[in-house]
Amino acid sequence: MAKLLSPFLKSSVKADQEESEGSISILELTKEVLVRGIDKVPNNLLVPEECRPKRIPWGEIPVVDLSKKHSDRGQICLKMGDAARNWGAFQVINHAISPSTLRKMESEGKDFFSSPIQKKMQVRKGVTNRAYYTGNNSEEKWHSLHWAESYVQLWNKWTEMDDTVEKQTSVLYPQGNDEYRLLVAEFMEGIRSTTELIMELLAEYLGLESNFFSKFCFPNGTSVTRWNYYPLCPVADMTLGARQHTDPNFITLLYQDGVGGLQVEKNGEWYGVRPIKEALVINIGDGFHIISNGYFKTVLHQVVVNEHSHRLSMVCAIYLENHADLSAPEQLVSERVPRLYQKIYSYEYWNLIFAGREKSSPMDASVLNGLNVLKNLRIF
Ligand SMILES: O=C(O)CCC(=O)C(=O)O
Ligand SMILES: [Fe+2]
Repeated sequence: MAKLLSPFLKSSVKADQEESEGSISILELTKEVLVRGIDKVPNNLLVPEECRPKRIPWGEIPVVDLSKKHSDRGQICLKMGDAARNWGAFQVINHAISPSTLRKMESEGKDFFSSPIQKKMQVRKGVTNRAYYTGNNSEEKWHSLHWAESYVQLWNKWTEMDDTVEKQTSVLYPQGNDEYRLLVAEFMEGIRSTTELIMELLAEYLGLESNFFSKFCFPNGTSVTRWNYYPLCPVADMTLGARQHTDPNFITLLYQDGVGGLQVEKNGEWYGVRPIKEALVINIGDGFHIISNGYFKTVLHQVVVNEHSHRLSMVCAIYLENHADLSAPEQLVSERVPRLYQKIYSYEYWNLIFAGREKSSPMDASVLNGLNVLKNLRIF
């Protein structure tokens, strides 16, 4: 399995190697492989034997009903905190994004990914910068190729959201599209208020002031929205939609369609995250893990693809402001639980992440740059 056929694939693999712009269309590749056979799958899409996906059970990842935020705050605080502690992941229902907004965003994504490759290439990374298509999301994750395509929107501070939404949405709709602009604005407002609530509940769980985390995020933090599209895959047992990684940002909110494919690790075992209609999956990222002095687990996760259906997810990665102090507060440090990580500001942490990416090759199978940074910061 080595010879490449698709011109997009050829140019993009070369471009990837040169660390320059360029994209492949995994959807085009899928079509090609279906017609011409699996020996057309390039080697760099195949994962080493030990990383290949296995059949695993759905995990009983806790589901938190946010409609109880007033009536039963103590109980949902406990459930969420325990989940963040034991799993580093949970699902939330009755959050602030309406089912119709989710459905419309999902269908915008599906329309985009099913559009002709020429349209995608017009907005590929490098041609446009703040909102762009990548034919595999290796640029985002800085590791080997995935069986995935992505469309990414980078957001400035929350105070500048209206302005950025306007600019970003014009990438796909240069003539303007008020409906789409309002849809994205509504989606991001739902993300904002759900994130704020989760941060408050998790602060309360740790006995901190409610706004302990959220004050570092609102209004001066930033975020990235990524639609991930995982075309059905004729070699699903030999590749991955996203290889094992933790999210280096603070927290991630993820909507998935009904197909399933996200897997999370707990105590050395992998579990599938069962799709729940209209729920959001919440992943604790490395930043939250550091500031919580390890109380909250950063969740190792991966995405498996399947032979039968395409899958879509929408991911919103939340970042704290640059000058946020990531050092765990004294309340979380004691003789019994010493400080786990060096004191560090958010911008210093990101400098370490970027320096690690500079050193590693984008084709490197290791996706654990974030975990390496954690390891180096660890003092206990
Ligand atoms: O698509 C998914 O389920 C997860 C994607 C993911 O982990 C990511 O984009 O960081
Ligand atoms: Fe992730």
